[in-house]
Amino acid sequence: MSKNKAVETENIQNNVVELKNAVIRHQENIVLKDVNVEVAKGEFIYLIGKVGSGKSSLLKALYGEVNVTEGYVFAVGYDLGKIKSKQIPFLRRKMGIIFQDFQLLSDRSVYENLSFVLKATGWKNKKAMDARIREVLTQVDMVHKGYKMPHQLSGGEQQRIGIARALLNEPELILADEPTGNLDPETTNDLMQLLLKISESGKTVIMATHNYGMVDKYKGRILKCEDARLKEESSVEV
Ligand SMILES: Nc1ncnc2c1ncn2[C@@H]1O[C@H](COP(=O)(O)OP(=O)(O)OP(=O)(O)O)[C@@H](O)[C@H]1O
Repeated sequence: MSKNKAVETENIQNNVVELKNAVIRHQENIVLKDVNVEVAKGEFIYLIGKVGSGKSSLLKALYGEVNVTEGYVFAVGYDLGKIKSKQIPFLRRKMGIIFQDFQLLSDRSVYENLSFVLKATGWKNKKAMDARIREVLTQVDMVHKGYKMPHQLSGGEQQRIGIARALLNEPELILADEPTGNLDPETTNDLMQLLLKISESGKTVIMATHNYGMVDKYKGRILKCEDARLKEESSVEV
């Protein structure tokens, strides 16, 4: 048993994410309360809601950026209410995080952006790293662009690299915060197809978005942040 196993916890229903009576807050300000939700392996979830309704805060609670002080918040084997800061890197190795503004390192190539993450997460064998980088670049259809610098790529291509980076360590869960927020409709469509394909391969995807047209077009489960609560919705008004 690895040293980190000790802080991991079982989920009886085998959920990838589970919140029970959870409260998400910034200091004394409550953003979401009475949050009760279970997310099973392979689900594709849209997280919707107005500006400032708590979508990013909920995602941040799941990746250990916002502390959980009340209720139960579980993700990829970790109880976020009990996790210690030194265990956060291990939590994040089991999830891939995709940001609206891509967050690629601008001073190095696509390949180096990816090898940087592999090295930081304990990979040492150069051949294995090369092979893994080739695999994820193939998955996002960017295998010939490894030598490019981020500024030499379009926004959509940069986000493909953001997705490739998220896939590097075979995460169980992908958290995407407005991943298409900076992209045109056609590129948004292409990236949605890619995220859906990733979800169909068995990964769980939780995506915060304002793009209700997309939510309507590509079916998924819809969770809405509204009035400080997380509600299940059957459809969106476009
Ligand atoms: N670091 C922080 N410190 C204090 N308050 C914060 C912090 N981050 C967000 N908030 C507040 O928490 C609330 C929820 O913000 P959050 O960013 O989660 O909303 P959101 O639904 O993701 O919004 P958007 O659609 O604009 O991304 C807002 O009132 C915001 O001002």
